[in-house]
Amino acid sequence: MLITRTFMFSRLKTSLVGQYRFISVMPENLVKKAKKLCAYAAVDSNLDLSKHRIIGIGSGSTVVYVAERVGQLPNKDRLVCIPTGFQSKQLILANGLNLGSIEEYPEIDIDFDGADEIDSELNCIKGGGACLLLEKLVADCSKQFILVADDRKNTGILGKHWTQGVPIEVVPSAYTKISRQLTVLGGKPTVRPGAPAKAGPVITDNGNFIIDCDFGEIPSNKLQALNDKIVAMVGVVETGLFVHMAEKAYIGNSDGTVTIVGK
Ligand SMILES: O=C[C@H](O)[C@H](O)[C@H](O)COP(=O)(O)O
Repeated sequence: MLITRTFMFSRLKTSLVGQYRFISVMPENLVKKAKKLCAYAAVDSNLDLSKHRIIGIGSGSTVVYVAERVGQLPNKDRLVCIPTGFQSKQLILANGLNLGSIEEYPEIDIDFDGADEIDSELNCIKGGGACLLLEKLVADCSKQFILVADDRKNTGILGKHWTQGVPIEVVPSAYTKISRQLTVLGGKPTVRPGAPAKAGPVITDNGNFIIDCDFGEIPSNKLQALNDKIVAMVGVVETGLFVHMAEKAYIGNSDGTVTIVGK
């Protein structure tokens, strides 16, 4: 049973040890403000330096503010941050945080990451930025997995807002075979193009392709079976369906409040 609570988080702590700073919510950039608000609230409410040392830093435009907030902590030197890809690694370094690797630290205390869409059971689609493989690995290695997202993504059912399809990372030579299998499964697969930055497909941090497969709206109770069928296809590396992995989501609303959904 998930509990949903909404708070006015516009007065946020400047650090975990006290002091408050007003964060204004300007009408011209509500989405950006919502991302910052939920990311700061998630870090302030969940990161506990007395028990958390190894933390996962996800990918995307919302996690930028997670890394920024963690970088403001006075005791940030105690932390080791595990990245979920190239952009994440750059965020960790740019905010003066200690960089570790999943190979060195396969047990992570807490992981913060963005999402492309979140359903009513905290399942989510990830991989809009093609980082889903390491994101799922880091989340799987974490004791706590916390989502941060603006309210456009909190729709209750996957495939409603995120209509480009479920991102699926595949070995390049398998994309034709897998596309055919996905069609048989009822999906509409498209190999993600790299245009305009690159001719041909997007290449992930792991040297693979991404197939975005539109299955329409996917009810929560169908997700696990769908994920299992896709993962069973030879050549599939991982899917962007994160089923029953997150324990909480911090949703930044355009009115300056943050909704917390959690178990
Ligand atoms: O591959 C990218 C990740 O899954 C991102 O966390 C996801 O796309 C959300 O990104 P953003 O916060 O930019 O919407």
